[in-house]
Amino acid sequence: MGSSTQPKLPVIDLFSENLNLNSNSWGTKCDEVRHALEEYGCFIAMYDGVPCEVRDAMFLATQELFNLPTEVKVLNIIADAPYSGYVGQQPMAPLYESFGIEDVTTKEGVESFTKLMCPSGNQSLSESVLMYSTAVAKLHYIVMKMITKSYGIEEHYEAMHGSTTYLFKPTKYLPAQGAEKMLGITPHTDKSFMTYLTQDETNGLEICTKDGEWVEVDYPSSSSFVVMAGDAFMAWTNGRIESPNHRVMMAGDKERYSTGLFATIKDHIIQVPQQLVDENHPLQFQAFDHYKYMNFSIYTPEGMSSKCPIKTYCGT
Ligand SMILES: O=C(O)CCC(=O)C(=O)O
Ligand SMILES: [Fe+2]
Repeated sequence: MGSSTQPKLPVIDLFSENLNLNSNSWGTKCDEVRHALEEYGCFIAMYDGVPCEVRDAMFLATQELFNLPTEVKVLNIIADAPYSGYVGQQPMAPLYESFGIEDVTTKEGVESFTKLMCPSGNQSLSESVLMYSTAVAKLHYIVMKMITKSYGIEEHYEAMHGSTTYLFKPTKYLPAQGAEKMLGITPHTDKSFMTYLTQDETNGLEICTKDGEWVEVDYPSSSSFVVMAGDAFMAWTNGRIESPNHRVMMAGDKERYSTGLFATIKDHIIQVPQQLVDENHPLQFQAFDHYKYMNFSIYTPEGMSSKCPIKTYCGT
């Protein structure tokens, strides 16, 4: 639980009954989303688009994946897709383990992963991951509609939305085992366009504010998601929304399961909309290809050692 003296992330109600595009309050809500992102680079969305059964089935099916033998888990290697594949415990992050599953809002994408992990089939895994990802991708569309409305750049987004692909990353963290607090995942910004995080039961995610303070994320309910800007989104918004530094700290004797859905932009050059460039906001980023950026930041020595790889890659 986060302590009450700590700053808290904004919580925004995106329940379907309260989202009426024709209501007077719609514009205010869109501004609320934008301001939360401008201040923290993320917020907690309350969203009822993922039925409880789908969420529970997804967590159950993905948790079973971690029990597979290592020689099976490492089969999840997909060439040329940044972040896809299996990552086992490493010296830098001994508690951490994850699968990256590409193209997860399509039946083909999910089934090709399932076939690798469970050659005799696993319908529950395929169905629950597909249903979960499709529902969270709808949340992404809502969030993008709101931000682009608030900035008055709706027309710039539609083409990009058609080029969005989704990577799903179930993650397991081992317990800290008596140690006071242990790093689950090292501080980083996401290289995605946008990320949607949720967790099973155990807390651990922390977000760094602009003042350098770490905020412990306390998910208010199982219908809540952390909506987080990635580096590509930071560049697209001309730096008005910054991708926040975040990490996972493990404490206590419980393991932790979380999942991230990473929206990425494929085969589409990302360009800052001209409405976001003016005297007070000179152009900060050149047009870029998101996949090339991810490969730069993850696989090249220059990208890996840069404090802000998106600026190194395409900053003006
Ligand atoms: O486990 C979490 O809550 C966060 C994971 C994360 O930051 C990532 O996978 O990029
Ligand atoms: Fe992250």
